[in-house]
Amino acid sequence: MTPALQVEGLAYAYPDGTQALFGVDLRVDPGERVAVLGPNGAGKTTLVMHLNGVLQAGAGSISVAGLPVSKANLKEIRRRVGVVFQDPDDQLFMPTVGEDVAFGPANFGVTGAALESAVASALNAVGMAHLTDKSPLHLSFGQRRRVAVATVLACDPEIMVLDEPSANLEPIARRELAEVLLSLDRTMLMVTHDLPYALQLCPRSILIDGGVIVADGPTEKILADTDLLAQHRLELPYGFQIPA
Ligand SMILES: Nc1ncnc2c1ncn2[C@@H]1O[C@H](COP(=O)(O)OP(=O)(O)OP(=O)(O)O)[C@@H](O)[C@H]1O
Repeated sequence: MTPALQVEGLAYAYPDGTQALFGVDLRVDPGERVAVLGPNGAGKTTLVMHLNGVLQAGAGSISVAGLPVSKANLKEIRRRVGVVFQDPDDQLFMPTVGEDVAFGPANFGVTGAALESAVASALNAVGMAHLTDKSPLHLSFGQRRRVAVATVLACDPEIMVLDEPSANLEPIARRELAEVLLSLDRTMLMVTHDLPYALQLCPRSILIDGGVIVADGPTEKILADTDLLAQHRLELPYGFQIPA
């Protein structure tokens, strides 16, 4: 089976010389949901910024559904890898929700009835179809985050990358977004500091620290390893127990 994502020997230093990744190997199969865990400054964002070509690998290679991430393939890679940014306001800039969700697929050449149907099904998937004609400026933060998810879904990407999807959500909005994400049949990479969210949504986790993957396995196993968590400055919320 062609992996949804294959990263081999990825190393990267920022222009100021900060070496952020030191040889990352990662294979993600189609349909897997993988949490990307790690303390502040571990290299999580640097890794995911390589997946849609925002950063270009210093060494090593990345391919998405068999297509190498390279300058020549950038447009197709950006269709294949949809990133939901932490701040929905980085993603929403059109007068209405419907136009925001249409923007991506229209940019990739989808028109007419196919475009309408892509917009409607993405907004339905996140439970926001009733707000199609509303301005994103008039939505709550949680609603804007859902619309941001829809803007990515409408492009039908091979992989969805979510950066801190549960950040700044009230408990109910956090749970509702989890239900939305669980209902999507999609390869997902989720960067998060919310360890219970990782457990709920992602059967597999990778733990990054110091620019390398220090653990890769079932999320429940990683989160049950209190020594491993402590070594890498991760901590479950007070009183949280891994369900048996
Ligand atoms: N633009 C930049 N220029 C120089 N160094 C950078 C830049 N962005 C990040 N870094 C450095 O690269 C390393 C990895 O940072 P990165 O943002 O990938 O970590 P992270 O795991 O996403 O952290 P956080 O959980 O705090 O978001 C850190 O040492 C950071 O200081």
